Amino acid sequence: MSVLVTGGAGYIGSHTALDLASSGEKVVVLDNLSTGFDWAVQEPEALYIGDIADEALVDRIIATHEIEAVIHFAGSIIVPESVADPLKYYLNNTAKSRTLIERCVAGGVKHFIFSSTAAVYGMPEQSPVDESAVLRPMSPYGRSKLMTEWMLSDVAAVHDMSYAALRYFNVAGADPKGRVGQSTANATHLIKVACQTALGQRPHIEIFGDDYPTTDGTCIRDYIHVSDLAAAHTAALGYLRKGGSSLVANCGYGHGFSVLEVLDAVERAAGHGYEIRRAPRRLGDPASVVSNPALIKSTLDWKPAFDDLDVIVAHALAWEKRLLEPNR
Ligand SMILES: NC(=O)c1ccc[n+]([C@@H]2O[C@H](COP(=O)([O-])OP(=O)(O)OC[C@H]3O[C@@H](n4cnc5c(N)ncnc54)[C@H](O)[C@@H]3O)[C@@H](O)[C@H]2O)c1
Ligand SMILES: O=c1ccn([C@@H]2O[C@H](COP(=O)(O)OP(=O)(O)O[C@H]3O[C@H](CO)[C@@H](O)[C@H](O)[C@H]3O)[C@@H](O)[C@H]2O)c(=O)[nH]1
Repeated sequence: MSVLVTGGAGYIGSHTALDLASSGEKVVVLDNLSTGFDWAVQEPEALYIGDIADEALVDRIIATHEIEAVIHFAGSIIVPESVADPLKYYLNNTAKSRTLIERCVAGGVKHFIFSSTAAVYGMPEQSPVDESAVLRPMSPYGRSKLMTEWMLSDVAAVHDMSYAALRYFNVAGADPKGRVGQSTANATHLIKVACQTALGQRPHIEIFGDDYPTTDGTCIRDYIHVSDLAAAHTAALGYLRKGGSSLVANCGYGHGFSVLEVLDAVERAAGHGYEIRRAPRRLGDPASVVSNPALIKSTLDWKPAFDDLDVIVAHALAWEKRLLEPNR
């Protein structure tokens, strides 16, 4: 029996596929390479280049590889883009997830693990935020993901399929062995943009807003190392396999860093400064988003190994340097 990883050629999916393979899992990847890279799929039993909503293809994969569990990363991920083009997000994240879930039910898939997001909370009323908080997503992206959580809950109530919806906080860093990393061109994530600026690939970085009600006026986020997040998926699979009941859980460390603290960490890692500019607030940014990770820590066999901003930044910077190497 195998595990199907959708979006396994992308940033988080490729790290998870490697983690699963190192745990002895047979990994099948389905990805349309819209933002992913075939070279990032390194130890698959099979790689299918196609769409998660291609019903015939998904049926064939489930039958051919006797798929026991699906880990569903495939999706569109840029919050401002979702505001500008909501229907793209409701199609790729919600409607296509519905088709995938339907084929999984039809094919007898036992477990489903879904990439959800802290964006389902919107502007959390309490920080750290736990899973019982009010869900008030501020963007079509967050709503497109929340609807998929709801679908899974309704489906698992009546079909023989258990699920875990993992709400990621801010994912950053790269594989410590340097095999994969965040490789998207024109990425917008803070740590990646800061590393690229420190390496001279961008002339400067802008701080989007320094008048937030936080300690230094810049936004606070809970940055989780992508390899720890990958391990959380392997742990969630083990938990569901052992008969654990369906789970919705935050994936973060439980402490936040401001934009200025992150930029300082990148300066420390690079060993030199770079140009930082102050800019107006970015539309839709909550001031502070920090997880309460108590549930995932008490439910899964998961112990973070890289809960250190300097380590996250060092790995992110090392990956950016690798991307600059010739033959990449
Ligand atoms: N990166 C973050 O900080 C973050 C935070 C919260 C949640 N997430 C979620 O995690 C998941 C993975 O994000 P990522 O950062 O690795 O993004 P990514 O863009 O690197 O990976 C997404 C992958 O899915 C593939 N894909 C997209 N639509 C597809 C489709 N219809 N059919 C087949 N393949 C398709 C892409 O080619 C890509 O390889 C996403 O669902 C995202 O919403 C990411
Ligand atoms: O050049 C930049 C980039 C970002 N920021 C700020 O840095 C913080 C983090 O921004 P970013 O790295 O873009 O992440 P978020 O907007 O917090 O969203 C990420 O984290 C969410 C979960 O918390 C996920 O749902 C999203 O997919 C993912 O993009 C925010 O305050 C931004 O305003 C800057 O000041 N300058």
